[in-house]
Amino acid sequence: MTAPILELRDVSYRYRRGALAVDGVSLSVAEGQSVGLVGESGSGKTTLLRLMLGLARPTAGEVLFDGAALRPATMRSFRASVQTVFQDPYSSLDPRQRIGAIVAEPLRSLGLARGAEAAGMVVASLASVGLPADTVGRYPHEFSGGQRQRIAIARATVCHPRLLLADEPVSALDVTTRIQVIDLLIELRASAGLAVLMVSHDLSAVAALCDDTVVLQGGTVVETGSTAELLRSPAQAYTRRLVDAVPRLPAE
Ligand SMILES: Nc1ncnc2c1ncn2[C@@H]1O[C@H](COP(=O)(O)OP(=O)(O)OP(=O)(O)O)[C@@H](O)[C@H]1O
Repeated sequence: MTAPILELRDVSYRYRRGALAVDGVSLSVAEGQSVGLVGESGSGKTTLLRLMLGLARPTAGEVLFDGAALRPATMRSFRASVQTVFQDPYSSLDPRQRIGAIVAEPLRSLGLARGAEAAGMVVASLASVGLPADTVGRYPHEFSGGQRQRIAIARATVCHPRLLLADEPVSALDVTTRIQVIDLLIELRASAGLAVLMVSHDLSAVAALCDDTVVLQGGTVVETGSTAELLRSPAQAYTRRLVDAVPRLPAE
């Protein structure tokens, strides 16, 4: 087993006037690994992702990047290594910017490439998500939901990160487009060796993409293991309910 890129060790988080939203969670994502994070609404998935991104500080426990706590000095390397894709491709792309500028943003803000080099990387990243080079001169409103999510993925992967954190990346898309975007993530995993942590309430998307799954309930991990095994014989009644809530899972 390779060393984790990102690791939560016994992490808890309490909102200012609330109960514990995350309670003693440990999980890790290693190089090339794909992990699904599932659980019903309110189980703590978004909070956990915010903790993993350093957007919230744990009330207890530690978040480790390459084995060390995140510090201002390691933030740049963290951002170059860990990128995100969010649920809503409509709101995550700035409508006033051309696609070329949107996709180049991580290169610019991290100071990784400029000018012709950056332009070449943008075109290559768009090609890797199946979009032509002339996409760079167009605006987000000219694209469908699935294409916008491809653009968001191109932006997230332009700097060749090691880990993609995806928060419900296909929930806002129709079923056919969902499959295409999941297939794209599968391809990127295979071609770029990208590790993925995907938050989803859609277990069929998790089954297609993620080798391992972590099940959250009320802020705690109630079950974890290989996705295939977990779907075949869920140990917890809660997991079984999540599995049963999926209309059709791929036949095994
Ligand atoms: N800003 C906040 N202030 C107080 N409590 C919050 C806040 N945000 C979330 N919570 C609470 O923390 C718990 C976990 O919420 P979280 O949004 O992480 O769950 P989730 O699994 O992502 O849900 P969903 O699938 O609906 O997005 C819930 O009980 C929620 O009510």
